[in-house]
Amino acid sequence: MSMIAAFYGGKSILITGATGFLGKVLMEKLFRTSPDLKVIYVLVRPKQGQTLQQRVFQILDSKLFEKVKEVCPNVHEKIRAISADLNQNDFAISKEDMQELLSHTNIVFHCAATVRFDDHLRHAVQLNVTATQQLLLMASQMPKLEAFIHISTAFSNCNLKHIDEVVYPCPVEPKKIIDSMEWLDDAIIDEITPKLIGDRPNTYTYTKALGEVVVQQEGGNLNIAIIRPSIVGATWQEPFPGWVDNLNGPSGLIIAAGKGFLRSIRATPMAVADLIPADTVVNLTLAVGWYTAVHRPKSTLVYHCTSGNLNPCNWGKMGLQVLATFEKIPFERAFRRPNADFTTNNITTHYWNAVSHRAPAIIYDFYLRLTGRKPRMTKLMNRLLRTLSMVEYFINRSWEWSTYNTEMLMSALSPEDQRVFNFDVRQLNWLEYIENYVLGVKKYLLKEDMAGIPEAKQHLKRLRNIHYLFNTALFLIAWRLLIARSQVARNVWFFIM
Ligand SMILES: CCCCCCCCCCCCCCCCCCCCCC(=O)SCCNC(=O)CCNC(=O)[C@H](O)C(C)(C)COP(=O)(O)OP(=O)(O)OC[C@H]1O[C@@H](n2cnc3c(N)ncnc32)[C@H](O)[C@@H]1OP(=O)(O)O
Ligand SMILES: NC(=O)C1=CN([C@@H]2O[C@H](COP(=O)(O)OP(=O)(O)OC[C@H]3O[C@@H](n4cnc5c(N)ncnc54)[C@H](OP(=O)(O)O)[C@@H]3O)[C@@H](O)[C@H]2O)C=CC1
Repeated sequence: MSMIAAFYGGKSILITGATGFLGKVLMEKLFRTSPDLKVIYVLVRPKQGQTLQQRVFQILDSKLFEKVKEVCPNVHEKIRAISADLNQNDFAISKEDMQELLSHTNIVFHCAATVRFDDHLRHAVQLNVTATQQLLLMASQMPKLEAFIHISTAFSNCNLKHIDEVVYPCPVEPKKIIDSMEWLDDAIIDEITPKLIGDRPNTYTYTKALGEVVVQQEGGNLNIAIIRPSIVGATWQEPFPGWVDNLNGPSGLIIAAGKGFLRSIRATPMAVADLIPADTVVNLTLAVGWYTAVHRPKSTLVYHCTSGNLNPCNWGKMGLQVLATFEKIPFERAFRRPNADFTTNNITTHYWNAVSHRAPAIIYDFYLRLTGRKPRMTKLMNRLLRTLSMVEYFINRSWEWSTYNTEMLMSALSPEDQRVFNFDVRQLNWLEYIENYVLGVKKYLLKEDMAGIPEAKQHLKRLRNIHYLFNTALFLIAWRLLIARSQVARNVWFFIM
C-alpha cells in the first residue's frame, strides 16, 4: 500500500492554478491514486461565456481524466470550484467560500502564476509575489493545515550558474517591491524594470525569485516546501505518455518546426536541455506534500525537480530526435518541409532569419494577396521570431542544480511509493520520451488524427517536389544571367550541351 496515496485519503486539498498545465496533471494524479480524498478546492477565475462549473467539468471530462473516471466515478462531486481572482484583494472570494476554505483545508498546492516571460512587472509582481503573500496569510488562518507547497521554477536564480536548494536573497526586499507597485505609474515601472531584474532575463524569473523570498519570510510557523521544476514538458508515463495542452516551453516550437515555419534556432547544441516531464513534477510534488506534513522539517526545504545532473540530454540530441520523429509522424498541412537547424552565431542567425523565415513569409503573403486572401504569414513569423528571442537565453546556457533534498526524499520513500510516485529521472529514456512528446503535440495540441499520416506524408512529398522545382528554376535563371555576362560560363554551357 502506498503511504503517500493513503496520506491524501480523507484530506481537503486546495489547489491554485488547477486549470493550468501542471495543475490538471496534479489533480488527475490525486484523484487517481487517492480516490478517497475528501474534496479538492480549486480557485478558478471566471471566464467569459463559461460558468466556473463548466470550466472545471470540461477539464474532468477531457481525455486526461479517463482513467480517473474508472477509479473515482464520483469525481465531479469531489471537486469544488471557488470563484477567485488572484489579482484581487482577498482573491475576491465570497465570505462563505473563504470560511469553508479556512476551516477545512489540510494541504495547499500553490501552482498559479503568470508564466509569460514579458509580462509587465506590475502584473507579474501581483500574481507571482503579492498573491503568494496573500495565500500565505490565508494559510496561516487554516487551523487544519498540514502543509503548504509552493511551485516555483528552477530558473528563479538563473543569474547563477550553480544553484543550491536554498532560497537566495534578492537585492531589493519583496515587500518594498510590492509597496512600490501600488504607487508607481507604468512609465516609471517600465524604466526601472531592467535595473530591478538585473542579470535575470525577464520579469518572470525575477518575480518567481521574489515569490520564494516571500514564502521564506512570511511562512511563519507553517510547514512549507518549495519545488523548483525546470522546463516542464509533456507527460512521460502517466496517465499516458505525451500529454500536453499548451504552447509553453518547447511545445510551441515543436509545432513551429513540424509545420515548417521554424527553420533555424540560435541554440548551443551541447547545452543541457533541462526538460522535466509534467508527471515527474507532480509525483515529486505529492511526495513533498506528504513528507512536509508527516516529517515536519524544521526549515523550509527547497526541492529541485530537474534532469540535467542525473540524466542529461542536450539540445542537439533533442533537436535531432524531434526531426527524426517528424519523418515517421509528420504534422498535417505543413507550410514547408520540417528542416530546422541550430546556429550558434549572430551573423548566421540574422542570415537564416532573413532567408528562411522572413523571405518565405513575404513571398507567401504576396501570393495570398494575389489570390485575394488576407496576408497572415509575416505576422505569424514575427511572433515566432519574438518567441525565439525570448527563449534564446535558456537554450544557450547550462546550469547545475544540486538535488540533495530531492535525492534524500527519494530514499525516504518506501519501494511502493518510489514506484507509484516515481520522480527518478535516471529511468527516463530521452529518445522515447521525445518521440512521445512530438506524438502528444500532434494528438492533444494540434488534435490531428493518426489516420491523416499518409496524406501528411504525401503533402511533404509534394512540398519536396515544389522545393526541387523552385531550386532548379532559380539555378537556371541564375545560370542564364551568368551566361549572358560571362564567356567562360557560355563555353561551359555549350560544352555540356
Ligand atoms: C536540430 C533542430 C531541431 C528543431 C526542433 C525544435 C524543437 C525544439 C526546440 C526547443 C526549444 C525549447 C525552448 C524552450 C525554452 C523554455 C525555457 C523555459 C524556462 C523557464 C521555464 C519556466 O519556469 S515557466 C514556463 C515557461 N513559460 C513559457 O514558456 C511562456 C513563454 N511564452 C511567452 O512568454 C509568450 O508567449 C511570448 C513568447 C512572450 C510571446 O507572446 P505573444 O504575445 O507574442 O504571443 P502569445 O503567447 O500571447 O500568443 C498569442 C497567440 O499566438 C498563439 N501562439 C503562440 N505561440 C504559438 C505557436 N508556437 N504556434 C501556434 N500558435 C502560437 C497563441 O495560442 C495565441 O493565440 P490566440 O491569440 O488565438 O489566443
Ligand atoms: N510550464 C513550465 O515549464 C514551468 C512551470 N513552472 C511553474 O509551475 C506552475 C504552473 O505552471 P503551468 O501550469 O505551466 O502554468 P499555466 O500558465 O498553464 O497555468 C497557470 C495557472 O494559473 C492560473 N492563474 C493565472 N492568473 C490567475 C489569476 N489572476 N487568478 C486565478 N488563477 C490564475 C491560470 O488560470 P486560468 O486557467 O484562468 O488562466 C492557470 O490555472 C507555475 O507556478 C510556474 O511558474 C515552473 C517551471 C516550469
